[in-house]
Amino acid sequence: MTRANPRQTALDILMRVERDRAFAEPILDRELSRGTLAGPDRGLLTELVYGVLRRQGTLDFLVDAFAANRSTRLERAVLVILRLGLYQLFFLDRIPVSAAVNESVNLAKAAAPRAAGFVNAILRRADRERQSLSWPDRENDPVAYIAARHSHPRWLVERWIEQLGVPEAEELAASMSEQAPLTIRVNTLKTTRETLMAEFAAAGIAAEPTSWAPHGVRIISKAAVTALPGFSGGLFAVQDESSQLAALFLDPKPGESILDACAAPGGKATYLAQLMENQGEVLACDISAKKLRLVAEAATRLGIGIIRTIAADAAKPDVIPDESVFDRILLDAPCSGLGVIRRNPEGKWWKTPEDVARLAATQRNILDALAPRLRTGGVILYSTCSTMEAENEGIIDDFLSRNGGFVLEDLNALYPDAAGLFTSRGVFRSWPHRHSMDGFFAARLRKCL
Ligand SMILES: C[S@@+](CC[C@H](N)C(=O)[O-])C[C@H]1O[C@@H](n2cnc3c(N)ncnc32)[C@H](O)[C@@H]1O
Repeated sequence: MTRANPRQTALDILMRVERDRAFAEPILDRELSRGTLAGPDRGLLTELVYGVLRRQGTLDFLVDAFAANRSTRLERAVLVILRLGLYQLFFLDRIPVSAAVNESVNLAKAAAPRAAGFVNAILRRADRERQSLSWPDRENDPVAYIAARHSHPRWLVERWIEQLGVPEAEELAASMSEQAPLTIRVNTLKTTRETLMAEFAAAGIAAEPTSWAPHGVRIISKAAVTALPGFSGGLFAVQDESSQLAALFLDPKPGESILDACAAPGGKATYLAQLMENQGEVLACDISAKKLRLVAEAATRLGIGIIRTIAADAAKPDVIPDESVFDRILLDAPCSGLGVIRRNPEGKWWKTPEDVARLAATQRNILDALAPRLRTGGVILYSTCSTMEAENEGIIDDFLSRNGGFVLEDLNALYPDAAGLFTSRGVFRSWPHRHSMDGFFAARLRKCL
């Protein structure tokens, strides 16, 4: 089999992400599964693809600095080749400068031959002048500084500064450009956290319990999830600690009837079933029938029998054919995903403030539609993996102002040991720089009347 070149493959993937707005992960997974890259080249390909997407804002700032503000006018392939070369020069210390430059020139010779000399000149200049590079002034223009230094779109930095102030927004921006940790949730229907961690230790996998979530384990060793002991036997599921906590805060009980209104791919639905000791019913609804198959597959792997799936639009009040009302409802709403851009960094370059406003309208419609399906005394947990107030507190405040029969429950009072995770109003807000988790939001609403 012919060996693939990891830089050429990275260029091909990044070009598809740019051109088609395709998510990198499935394309990368397909490339890796073809088996044309071996050992360190597999790691280099993953590093290049995710590294360039995470640091794209910084890399384009560098292109502008060393190529006379031309980043927006360059042919797309040339821009992506420069991003790849600059990423190797500025963020990877194990690649010699000569290799980073020469390999980039070779990519240019194949993809845009007339630009090969230009690529060579810019990369050599960037290497020569890296010490004298000047960033935007932090005091006078903190938005430009944070956007360039930590690689985020300006509008997002502006929102974070409004929410947190400049110093903390910078901490958040820095941590949002790092690689996210790999966290799993132990399937307590089949094992315990202690037993599984002992199995990991015996296999030489370094891992530690999560700080807040009782069934979470953070994997410290570099390891492929499917190669971890217990994966095929369903002893765990991959789930960030923040997502585990959101499901926990719904507090489902064995025997109850739960609606998970936007359930695919099933991270929370399967955890709800686990917390219910596989007794009762979880109706897992999603607008995508295709994605619901992932919920069913996960349930089978984890040994869960109480999840029923239904493909439906949760914003249509009569979607759920069953006339009954539910004891609890989880609305893990479709959102901008701006809290998980460490995992899907391409998303931050695609999303706009208009997308946030459009999603907020959908979130509001779904929450309104679900309210009548909850029994009196029951609880709705509304959650998103977004940091935006418009998708979070904004939705809750709007809903409460129009629905006098609901109250916001104070999570500080319900979970006093986890006070560091809640705002003064008692909603859950996790942040990567504060809690080493994804950016997540959850609010618990009780129907009193
Ligand atoms: C944040 S994801 C849910 C993640 C899931 N709860 C988990 O923990 O694995 C949002 C889901 O909402 C679904 N969705 C979007 N609009 C919907 C609608 N109107 N009704 C039902 N599901 C919808 C999407 O297909 C997507 O699977």
